[in-house]
Amino acid sequence: MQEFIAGLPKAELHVHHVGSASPQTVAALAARHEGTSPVPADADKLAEYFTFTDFAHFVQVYLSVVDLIRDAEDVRTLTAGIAADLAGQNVRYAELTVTPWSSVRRGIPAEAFCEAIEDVRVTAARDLGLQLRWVFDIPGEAGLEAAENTLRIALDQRPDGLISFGLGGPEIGVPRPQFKPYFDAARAAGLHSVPHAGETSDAQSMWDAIHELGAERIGHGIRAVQDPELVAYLAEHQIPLEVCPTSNVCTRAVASLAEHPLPQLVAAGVQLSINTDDPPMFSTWLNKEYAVAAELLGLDERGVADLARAAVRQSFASEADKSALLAEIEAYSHAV
Ligand SMILES: O=c1[nH]cnc2c1ncn2[C@@H]1O[C@H](CO)[C@@H](O)[C@H]1O
Repeated sequence: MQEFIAGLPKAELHVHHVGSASPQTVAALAARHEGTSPVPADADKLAEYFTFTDFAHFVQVYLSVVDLIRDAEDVRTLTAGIAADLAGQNVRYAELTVTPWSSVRRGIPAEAFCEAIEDVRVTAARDLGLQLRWVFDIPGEAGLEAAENTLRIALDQRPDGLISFGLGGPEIGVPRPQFKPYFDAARAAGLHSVPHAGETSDAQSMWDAIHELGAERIGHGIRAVQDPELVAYLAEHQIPLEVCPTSNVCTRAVASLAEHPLPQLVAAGVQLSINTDDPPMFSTWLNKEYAVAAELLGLDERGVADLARAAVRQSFASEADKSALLAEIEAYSHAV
């Protein structure tokens, strides 16, 4: 099964930019900025640093790594490393959640930031056979100022790879409805709406994401299981969830993999994709998440290939790219 998963062409729909920095990249950046950061400059010490006591602690650690990205060259190095890692998992298409405001606020000009990620997008397509697309997300803990600036960067820069508008960070104490005007403007400009909701907060946060923010897919959304009406709504209206099983255990959003609601969601007919979220921070990678999902759902190879197909269908890739990737999955499934 592991071999089958490794060779399977895949799409990833929920993976964060800075959260995908490899331990080597993080350690190198920490060494470069030694004395100004709490992040260990030794890759071997990062596993301990990336052990989270709760979601708030996770966000705090995440932001300490964000703080290490200080110029456009850092952005380029980070993004190129991520592209190589994704390609190494046989990912052919990824929607990467990027938080430009965190870096622009830190002093990187928006234009240089966008140029750096776009350069990597172009070379990844050419050299790695990997299509990258961007989700620009609001770091929710930074409030409306962050929303305003994320929207401004998205609309002013409008990099070619930008397809969606998101909302990340903590949910508790960060009600979704306040972000409605920014999502309205982003959607009016043609961006898709993909907020996080129902990761650490309750089903109401997901209703808000749907009704107020026009969510077309929801980041995480696992708390839907608390509300049968919501589960039925997601299934009926085909609003897919971007599920990240290991992440939920590492941030303590769920107590253990055994208690993960993935099987209940699938049984209820909710569409979903399997993703990593922040792979090195959770000691995971996409092939491992597929194996975790196969185990939780009792899937055979055909079932795993269906998971890969679902991610492609739920993506915002062009119809031509979707067809091409679906055909690749089909050919691979028949060949093995
Ligand atoms: O699992 C997650 N949930 C919410 N936000 C996350 C997650 N992983 C990474 N981020 C990132 O946390 C930062 C602070 O708001 C944002 O940059 C968001 O993209």
